[in-house]
Amino acid sequence: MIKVGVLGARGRMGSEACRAVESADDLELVAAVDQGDTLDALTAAEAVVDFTHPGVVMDNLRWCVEHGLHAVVGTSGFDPARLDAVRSWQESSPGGNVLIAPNFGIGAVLMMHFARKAAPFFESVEVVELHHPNKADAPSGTAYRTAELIAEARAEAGVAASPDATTSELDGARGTDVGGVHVHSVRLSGLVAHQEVLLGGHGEVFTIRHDSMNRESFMPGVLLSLREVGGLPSRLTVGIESLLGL
Ligand SMILES: NC(=O)C1=CN([C@@H]2O[C@H](COP(=O)(O)OP(=O)(O)OC[C@H]3O[C@@H](n4cnc5c(N)ncnc54)[C@H](OP(=O)(O)O)[C@@H]3O)[C@@H](O)[C@H]2O)C=CC1
Ligand SMILES: O=C(O)C1=N[C@H](C(=O)O)C[C@H](O)C1
Repeated sequence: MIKVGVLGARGRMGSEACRAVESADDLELVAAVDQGDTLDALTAAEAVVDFTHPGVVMDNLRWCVEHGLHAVVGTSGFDPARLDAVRSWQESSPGGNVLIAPNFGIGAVLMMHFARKAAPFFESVEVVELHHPNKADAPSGTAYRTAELIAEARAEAGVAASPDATTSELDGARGTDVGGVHVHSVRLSGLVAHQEVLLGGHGEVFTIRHDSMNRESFMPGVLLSLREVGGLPSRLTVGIESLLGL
């Protein structure tokens, strides 16, 4: 049995994760921690999953690293500077792997994988993410990571910037720029989590779309991550692609 702690346990994702862990035969929920609770209860856990808020996740993660716990992080908001901070904490603390997963949905991971593969073959690429209106941050962590992967693939292949002759625009009309990739964020009642990657070439458009219809859809990826985090070959892993054999 792997002893699991959940951070953000009363939230939309944290409560779903508590239910999923409790239903798994090989996992035991030993701590369910939310805003206002002390983190000390997490010392009973071997692996902790965080679904809190981009503004607090770094403090939680530092605490987990310093206490030698394996951490699976679903919370969004990770940029290269944050990853460097995690590495530096790990250098001065023994044990404890960290797995940062921008998205636990199997289809979402495949979307990112296919977007990376397709990116060098098309002149233009943009990302549109669409979420429920209670989401704290924009763009989504998934869109940010997708844009990073696309930018990396295009840089490796020596592809030029996407053509864009805009010379006059209202602020925000072209979305935000992540590594040269435009990312657009929609917030709409009725939605859960959705993303389109639009790739445009000569007389053709290739669209990769993923839809999370409910939060249960993330749970197979969460449970897999909790099972595997302790045995990962690197102390810091971003994305669950390698856990799926991609
Ligand atoms: N990787 C993935 O596949 C997914 C990632 N996410 C990400 O997970 C995060 C949470 O999303 P969601 O569940 O919708 O958000 P919610 O707001 O529903 O849940 C967050 C919970 O964390 C609590 N919280 C806030 N600060 C702390 C703290 N310091 N310690 C412990 N608990 C705290 C909140 O309490 P209070 O409300 O009182 O502030 C709340 O109960 C977001 O970053 C989201 O983008 C979401 C879905 C999938
Ligand atoms: O807040 C959400 O809901 C989600 N957050 C993650 C993100 O920011 O990418 C994952 C998924 O999109 C749902």
